[in-house]
Amino acid sequence: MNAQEQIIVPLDVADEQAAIALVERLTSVTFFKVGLELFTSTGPKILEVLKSRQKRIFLDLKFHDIPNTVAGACRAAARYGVDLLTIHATSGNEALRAATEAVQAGAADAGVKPPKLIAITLLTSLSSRQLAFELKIPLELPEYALEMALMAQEMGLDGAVCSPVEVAQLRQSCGDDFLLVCPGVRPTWAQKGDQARSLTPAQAFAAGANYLVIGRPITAAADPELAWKRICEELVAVT
Ligand SMILES: O=C(O)c1cc(=O)[nH]c(=O)n1[C@@H]1O[C@H](COP(=O)(O)O)[C@@H](O)[C@H]1O
Repeated sequence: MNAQEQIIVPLDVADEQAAIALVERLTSVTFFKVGLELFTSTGPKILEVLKSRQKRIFLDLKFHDIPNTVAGACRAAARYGVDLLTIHATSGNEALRAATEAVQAGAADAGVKPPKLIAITLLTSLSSRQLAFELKIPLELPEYALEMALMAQEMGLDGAVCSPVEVAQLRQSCGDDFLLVCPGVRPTWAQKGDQARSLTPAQAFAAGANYLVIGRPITAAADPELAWKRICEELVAVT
């Protein structure tokens, strides 16, 4: 797989029309993320639009609820035939286990391939300071992210979402078969915005990420396709 297929562009826009406009401006992008804003706005229709254009889909709904409820949501989401699906690790062991089983059941019901179920460890917008003083978690941030990833792995999930700053440690502890997806990635020329723990695309891949999620540096650029190409060229230059 080349780097172009490992960069996921989030369609963080308000409606179907805006999403399609972005997809049409980004003709070389093969993998898109549908998150809370767009899915809440359009429902599953947007997934059909992307599939009809042969795009891969990361359905990022970040489920977080009691075991019975997340299992139901995962069963329903798995029927869509998407590639990646998210749940918060802090849903706990029982919910993660139930979600893993539900994803298989939902996909089997619909006769589609099950999505890879991946756990959010700690949102990349949060800093060490916020972890300690707002969330009152008495662990160092890298240790906390690692604990969440290990719990997800133990419960049978396929991977985790983490910031590029933690990815090397997670890769070392979770092994090569565990998928690591990194948002919070910023080329040197882009603004960080609300991302607290970021590295460049090349650094994130070098540290062991399988996929990067890169949004505003591409989607908010005056020419999104040009920004995308610049990122891809910078990656080629360092590999
Ligand atoms: O699950 C995610 O994709 C996610 C997890 C996380 O911890 N941090 C995070 O930023 N994201 C998503 O990754 C994308 C990052 O977008 P940009 O900050 O614009 O590159 C957004 O769609 C976020 O919802």
